[in-house]
Amino acid sequence: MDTILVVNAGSSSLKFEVFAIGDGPRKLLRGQLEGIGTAPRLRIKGSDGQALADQAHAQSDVPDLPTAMRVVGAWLRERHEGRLAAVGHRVVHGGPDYDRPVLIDEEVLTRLERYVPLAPLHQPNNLAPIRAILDRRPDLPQVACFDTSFHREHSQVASHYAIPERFYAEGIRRYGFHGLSYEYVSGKLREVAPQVADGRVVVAHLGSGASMCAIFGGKSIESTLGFTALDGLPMGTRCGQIDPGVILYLLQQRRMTAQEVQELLYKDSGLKGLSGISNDVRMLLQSKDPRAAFALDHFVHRIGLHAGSLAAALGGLDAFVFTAGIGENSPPMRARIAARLAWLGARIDPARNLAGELDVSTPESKVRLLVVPTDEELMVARHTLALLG
Ligand SMILES: Nc1ncnc2c1ncn2[C@@H]1O[C@H](COP(=O)(O)OP(=O)(O)O)[C@@H](O)[C@H]1O
Ligand SMILES: CC(=O)OP(=O)(O)O
Ligand SMILES: [Mg+2]
Repeated sequence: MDTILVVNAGSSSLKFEVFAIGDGPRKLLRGQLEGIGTAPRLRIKGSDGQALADQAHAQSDVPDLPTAMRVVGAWLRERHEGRLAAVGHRVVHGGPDYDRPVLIDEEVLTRLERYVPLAPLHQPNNLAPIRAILDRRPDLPQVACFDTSFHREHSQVASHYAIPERFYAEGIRRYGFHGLSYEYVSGKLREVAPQVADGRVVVAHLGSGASMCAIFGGKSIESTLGFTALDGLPMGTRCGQIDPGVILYLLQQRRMTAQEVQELLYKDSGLKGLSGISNDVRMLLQSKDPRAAFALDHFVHRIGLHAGSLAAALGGLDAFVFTAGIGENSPPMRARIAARLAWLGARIDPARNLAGELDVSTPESKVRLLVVPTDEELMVARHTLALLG
């Protein structure tokens, strides 16, 4: 049996899935090595959810991503029977160069390294496993699938910042991210909600990173994220949209270094920064601390504002789709967000919402409110297969 490995390397975890390939990818197992450098733990489950591995490792045994890759590789070689035919990677930034998945070689990898400053939380971790595999198995085809590609058909108007044109030519543009997720959800809508799939749709990808995308006719026309994955909605630890004057003030008046500002905006802001408690919405929902409630109020407020601007870009709204960790799993957050869409005619059905049904809106609702679990890994597997023919 030939298989492909999909790698989605995050800031502190390495997620991976193995697919059998025949007529289309079929999921065989999914795993996660989390707590890299702190409390490493490898958990792997089979396609029907049965546990295949649950191993804790010493902190010093898995200090970084290349080592994590070796631990996962060793497990797969020992326990997994398939013949690995290729590896597909989620890579967050494809810059101006890549509007579709690409087969990786030294030259491609060197280009992708140039975008590390544009996605400091993600890109180095996305590229580390590629480098590790390229060094050990240069014969094994590797494919990079980008978060930015799905948004590359945005109009010129949408992808420009109002700064002199020479900066656009240099690559300072609004790219947008979470594209693999939006591409998957947009495709899934054709299957599960064909009546809205070609209409005016906003998809809200609400996870550790959070963004929203305006989709029309199955194509992305606007996104809340821009040049980097800092813009738009506040996220677990990232600030979201902020007046650039704040950054100038921090640099010039507070004399913070660029590195300190980067740490502040990427790692100590968002829900974590506002609440002072946690970046995890589950913790904030449980907390009695008013700062937790305040952080969630702010999050919901900003989602409402951005939903309004995306609805304006679409000229109305036929469906609003919840996805990713928060969107898929939190009925109270869905209810609060839906309330902000009431002016557009959206009405949520409390019982359907609690049950997490596909359509959580009432029959009278003018906007379909849908819950569609995303699958970035399956999207990477499909692209990898398509590219390798
Ligand atoms: N039941 C839940 N209720 C509220 N939030 C949840 C729930 N389950 C997960 N989450 C949120 O989802 C986030 C993770 O989302 P996910 O899409 O898995 O992110 P990522 O893949 O980017 O790490 C967590 O930080 C947590 O806040
Ligand atoms: C681009 C981005 O924010 O990704 P994630 O949600 O995985 O952090
Ligand atoms: Mg994610």
